[in-house]
Amino acid sequence: MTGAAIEANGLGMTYGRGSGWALRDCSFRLPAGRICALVGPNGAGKSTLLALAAGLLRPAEGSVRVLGTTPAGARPRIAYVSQDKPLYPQFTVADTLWAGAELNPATWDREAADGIAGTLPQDAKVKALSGGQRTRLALALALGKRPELMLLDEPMADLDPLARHQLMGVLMAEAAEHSTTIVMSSHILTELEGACDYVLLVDGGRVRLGGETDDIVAAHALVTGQVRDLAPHTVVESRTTGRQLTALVRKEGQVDRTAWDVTEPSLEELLLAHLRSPGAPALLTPSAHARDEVAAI
Ligand SMILES: Nc1ncnc2c1ncn2[C@@H]1O[C@H](COP(=O)(O)OP(=O)(O)OP(=O)(O)O)[C@@H](O)[C@H]1O
Repeated sequence: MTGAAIEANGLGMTYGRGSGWALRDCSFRLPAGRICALVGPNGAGKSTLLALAAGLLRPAEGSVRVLGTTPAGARPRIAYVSQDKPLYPQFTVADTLWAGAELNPATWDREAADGIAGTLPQDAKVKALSGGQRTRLALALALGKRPELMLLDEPMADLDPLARHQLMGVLMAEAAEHSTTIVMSSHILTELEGACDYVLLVDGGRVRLGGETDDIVAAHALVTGQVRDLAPHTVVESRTTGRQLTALVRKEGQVDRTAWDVTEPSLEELLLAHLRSPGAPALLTPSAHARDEVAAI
């Protein structure tokens, strides 16, 4: 079993009295070296989870370990890019990259940073950059640090499609070459397909799906046939048109192909079905179980 990039046990977080749980009873393990999609509806707790892993928030209950230590202890080995991408507005692009090099003298990789920020006007002040350009600069700082773990909160949200495609390619190459673990929250499900080999679906402050993308997809099937009982399979979502039933099921053994047309869902179809069906039971593959939980099974 490879080391864990993130391991959460009973993790809970609230922003203050009366504000409810932003994250609750959240347990999972993310093995190192994965490119993980962190998905879930607005307010699900994705940013909270990333900020807890980055050590910017303290858990109200439970614990989170990062790269085998506390989030604070792991900070030099983590790069975190928050949704609002805080940068010094008075700095120029060149100043910002210089500061990145000064703050990370042991690990700074200028080539990696320039690979992302090289196209930006170097003398332009941060406050004069567009949202997408600021994103590019924040990602250049994160990558230039050569972290072992990148925590990226909706990093591509304000990038144009071409820039998204290019930066996703750079991140994938980085992860492959340096075994960097990347956790990326996103609402653009189509973009995650093919890019991420691990998925965490958070909803209502809890992890509902966690594990290798291929295994999660393979555990499900899209079935179509005459209306009848689908037992022993678990129906995540179903739709009936006349006598025809279409359902996304979590398989319990093989689906009877003499009774049903069976196809494999896309990751997007699967995630959407789970998002529309908050009552569907959670699924974590063996590698996504927190160690305390494994010991408890
Ligand atoms: N600073 C804060 N103060 C009070 N409540 C907060 C704060 N930040 C987040 N919350 C609450 O915590 C919950 C989880 O929010 P969080 O930002 O983690 O969700 P998210 O999944 O990142 O959402 P989105 O997709 O909209 O970015 C929400 O109910 C939100 O209202």
